This record gives sequence, C-alpha cells and structure tokens, in this order.
Amino acid sequence: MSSYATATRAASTGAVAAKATDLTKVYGEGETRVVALDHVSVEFGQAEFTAIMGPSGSGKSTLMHCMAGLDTVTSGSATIGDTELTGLRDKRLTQLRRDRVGFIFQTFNLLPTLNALENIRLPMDIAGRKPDPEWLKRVIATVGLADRLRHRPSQLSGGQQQRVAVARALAGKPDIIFGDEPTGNLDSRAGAEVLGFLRNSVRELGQTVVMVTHDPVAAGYADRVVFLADGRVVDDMADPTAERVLEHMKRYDVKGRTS
Ligand SMILES: Nc1ncnc2c1ncn2[C@@H]1O[C@H](COP(=O)(O)OP(=O)(O)OP(=O)(O)O)[C@@H](O)[C@H]1O
Repeated sequence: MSSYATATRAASTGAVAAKATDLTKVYGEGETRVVALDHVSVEFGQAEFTAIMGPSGSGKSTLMHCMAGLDTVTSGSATIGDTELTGLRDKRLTQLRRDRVGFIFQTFNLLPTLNALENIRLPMDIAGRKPDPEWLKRVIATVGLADRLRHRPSQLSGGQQQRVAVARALAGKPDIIFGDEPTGNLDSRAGAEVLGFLRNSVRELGQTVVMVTHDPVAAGYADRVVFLADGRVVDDMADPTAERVLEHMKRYDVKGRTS
C-alpha cells in the first residue's frame, strides 16, 4: 500500500473538514417563507468523498452554499476546520473561500482566453499565492492533463474542461472542495472519467470532496451519501453503490407517492 493510501485512511477516520450544527436557513417571510434547511447537523470527514442527494427542492444546494460560505445562515453554525463561518465579515469570508475552499460547477466556468494551465493557476494568481510546484504536478497528473496544458477550453472536450476545473479546485490544496453536479453536463463516459479523477484526488492526494448530485451512478463513486428531504438529513449511507442508492431513491419515491 502506498504511503498516500495510508495517510488517506488515517485522515478519513478522524478529522472533520467541515461541519454544520443545527443549521437552519429560511428564505423569504410571510406567505413566501420557505424553510430550506431545518436544523441540519452533519460532518464531512477529511479525505472523504461525500455525495449529497435528495429530491429537487430538498435543500442540497442551500446546504452546500451555507457550508461553503456562499450564503448566510438563519441560525445554527457552519465551520470549515476550526473556523466558524457565521459572523465572519465579508472580507474574511472572501479570503476563506479563496484560500481554503475549492469549487466545481456544472458549467465548467473556465476563462476562454486562457489555456488549461493558466486556468488552473488563475485563482492562485489572483490571490498572489505561488502554487507548490510538486503539488501542481501531482494534481495535473492525477486528472490526466499533462499533455493538454497549452490547450484553450475550446480545444478541449467537455470532460477535459471539467478536469481542468477539478485541477483548478485542487491547485490551492483547499481544506474542502464543493461540487455542484459536476458531471451534470457530461455524457456518461466523460462523467465517469471526471468522477474517477475526483475519487483519485481523495484516495491519492488526501483531498476532501463534497458533491451534490442527482445521479446514483455518480453517488456510487463516493465513500458516503447523505440524503436530504424537506431540508433535513433523512439518511446516511456508507460505501454506496449505484444499485443501493437507486434502491434507496425508489423506496423514498414510493413512500412519497403513497403517503
Ligand atoms: N434564493 C432563494 N429564495 C427563496 N427560496 C429559495 C432560494 N433558494 C432556494 N430556495 C428554496 O429553498 C428550497 C431548497 O432549495 P435548494 O435549491 O437548496 O434545493 P435543491 O435540493 O438543491 O434542489 P434542486 O435539486 O432542484 O437543485 C426550495 O424550496 C427552494 O425553492
């Protein structure tokens, strides 16, 4: 077993990368009041790959946004490492997002005029941080982009563009990476590739990934699936497979229709 695998396993049994405690998020008021998150408590382990699933409107994106410091919470707390996000001033929050959180979106959000390497380095360039060259090399190798670094996004396939976005999220060695349906725009083969690279970034690089998805196959790549319904955590599955996730979704769906 490689030393990375040992380190990964050791990390994934202990430390917590991000945590929500009694997190409640209410949008609007009066007739338009929506409780998007209803006292959610959940921990995401370091060096673990977690999928968040649940029906449309169950609060997946809201949970991710609140835990990534992209949205404020109504009550409760959200922490990244030891840092409490609630109450942080805008400037500190921006810094924290920039330096400690990586993001991967459904639409790859690459800059068309920059080549792959420049896109990967962009957040660090903006922050005035120098990437660790050894780390960057490993990241680029992990996502299989070594021979595509001089290509512009328009010269890359959708899957390759998303791999650039994955490398960009990993480049700064963030405490946690949040993905919002990162394979939602990819065909199944390209999606499988990206998911494989995400999983490798957890297994081999010891990174922490939390991904919102609707796709049981995508969830099957994770170490764990957290299921939301009506703004609450309703289930937690370890070592998921696509089949077990699908079974679980069907059960909930049947319950929903018959109750
Ligand atoms: N900015 C907002 N203003 C008002 N209500 C909102 C806002 N954002 C989300 N909501 C509501 O909060 C609830 C949870 O939404 P959220 O987007 O988190 O769900 P989701 O599980 O990510 O859904 P989907 O799978 O469709 O993306 C929904 O009822 C939604 O309508």
